[in-house]
Amino acid sequence: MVQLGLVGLGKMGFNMRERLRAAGHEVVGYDRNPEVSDTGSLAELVDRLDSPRIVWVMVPAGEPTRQTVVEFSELLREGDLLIDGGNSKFTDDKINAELLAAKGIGYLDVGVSGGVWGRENGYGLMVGGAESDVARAMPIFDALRPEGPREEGFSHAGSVGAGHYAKMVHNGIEYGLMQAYAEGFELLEAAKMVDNVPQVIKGWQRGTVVRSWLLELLVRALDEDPELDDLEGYVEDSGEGRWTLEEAINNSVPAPVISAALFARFASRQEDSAAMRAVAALRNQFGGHAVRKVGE
Ligand SMILES: O=C(O)[C@H](O)[C@@H](O)[C@H](O)[C@H](O)COP(=O)(O)O
Repeated sequence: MVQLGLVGLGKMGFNMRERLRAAGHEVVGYDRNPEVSDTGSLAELVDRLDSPRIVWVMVPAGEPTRQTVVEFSELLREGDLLIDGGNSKFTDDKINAELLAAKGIGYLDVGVSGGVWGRENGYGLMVGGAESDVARAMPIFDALRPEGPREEGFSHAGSVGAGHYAKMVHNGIEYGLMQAYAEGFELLEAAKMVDNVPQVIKGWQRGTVVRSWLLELLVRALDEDPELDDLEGYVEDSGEGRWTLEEAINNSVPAPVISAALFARFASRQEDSAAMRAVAALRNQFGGHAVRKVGE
């Protein structure tokens, strides 16, 4: 049994606390929302943990995570270990690790995949940091990861930053896979060559080359709403796809699929596009091709 402080009890952290507790570990949670929090503050959380402590930060990436790490750098003591399990950019990890190392506090960065299903199915984990810190946190990783061989749901990817780097690439792949399924869905819908689009997609789940968990989730979504017409085609992104492409450029790696998937999300947010107005204007200028005027 291991004792863990867990900060951030949102969709991910809350479920992780449940899974860890179900595995017999002691979890002291902190969240700004007092309804789900076990403690009133980060300081109280630190007080409630036995030394040397392990704290897991599961708050939104960027400023909220950076702030939490800075606060912990004042509250934790030499020999403690901080784990960032959020979707932080890998470049933040070096900054966090150095701040904490100056006080003798260890640091691990962990990419956590599995979303709201992780509580039941386990979370895929990608870890960056020192071997000794990884070994220390292994009972936590073992409780969080899916059942089965460890190496199939867990990797110690390398030194600090490698865990979040692996998660970033994982998410870039996620963008591309989702976009490919989505384009196939649209073509099936538009062409009207198959009688029942959701049934055809459901029938891909076993035996086919494109079967996958994302496909199962698409089937689930189509069971709920066969034409997906309860939704607007508006898609946010939280950064991982952009960072993947930045890295593709830095390493001169062609990544046409992931770029197209990211740009498709940008296009989804436009009601009208200046670029397409310019294309229409140019066709009209050079070829006299018909344009549609606003209001006509
Ligand atoms: O592996 C996962 O469980 C998901 O990738 C998860 O981490 C999250 O849903 C994405 O970060 C969403 O990313 P976007 O907002 O960029 O689509």
